[in-house]
Amino acid sequence: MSERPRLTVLSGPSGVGKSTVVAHMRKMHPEVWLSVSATTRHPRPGEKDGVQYHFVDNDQFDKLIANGELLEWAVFAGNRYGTPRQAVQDRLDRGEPVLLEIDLQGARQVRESMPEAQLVFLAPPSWDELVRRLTGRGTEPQHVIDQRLDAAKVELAAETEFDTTLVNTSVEQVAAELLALLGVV
Ligand SMILES: Nc1ncnc2c1ncn2[C@@H]1O[C@H](COP(=O)(O)OP(=O)(O)OP(=O)(O)O)[C@@H](O)[C@H]1O
Ligand SMILES: Nc1nc2c(ncn2[C@@H]2O[C@H](COP(=O)(O)O)[C@@H](O)[C@H]2O)c(=O)[nH]1
Repeated sequence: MSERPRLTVLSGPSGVGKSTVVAHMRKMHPEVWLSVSATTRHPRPGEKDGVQYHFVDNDQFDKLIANGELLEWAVFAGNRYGTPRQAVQDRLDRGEPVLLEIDLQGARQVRESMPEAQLVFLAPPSWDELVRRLTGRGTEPQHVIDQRLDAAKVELAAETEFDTTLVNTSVEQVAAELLALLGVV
């Protein structure tokens, strides 16, 4: 039996490239399973319910919390995000690896409830490059970008809480490094 941690958390500031890296990795290895979070954020153009997220309203999110259906959840830049517990538990019960792409607050909750989890921090090559990426993505208005950059300062200061840091200079390289950490290659 593999000794690798079976649950891996990928975290890092908004705009660093988490989704881009995970998408690249899953293009090469579609067998890598990523948890689909619930969120009260509105879908961006092109995002589909049940694919990038389960898009829910505040009442639905309240019920997920009240029913204990979330493994962890957090408020990030004015919206709530949470990991559905059952799908993760089903995978782990079958001995299959699980990847969560979540923020620092969620990573901390997972560390508390599942100390055996592997926590990976994705860092930008520089602060200026992070700002360029987040702004260049063009998905948020300036006041939300500012909120996300404020959160980024807190997240970057918490890097040492993670087991491993990967610097996202090259998507291909960091995807390969993450695959290795997941035990896929
Ligand atoms: N290595 C890279 N070099 C240059 N640009 C990159 C790199 N990785 C990602 N990007 C770009 O940075 C922007 C932000 O990437 P992405 O949306 O994947 O970030 P994220 O960390 O998932 O953000 P969020 O936490 O807000 O969801 C995108 O426009 C993406 O194309
Ligand atoms: N604690 C959690 N954080 C999550 C979850 N799903 C996503 N996220 C993080 O939220 C921010 C913003 O995401 P965006 O899609 O609006 O740009 C980012 O850091 C995500 O990693 C979750 O289930 N729990």
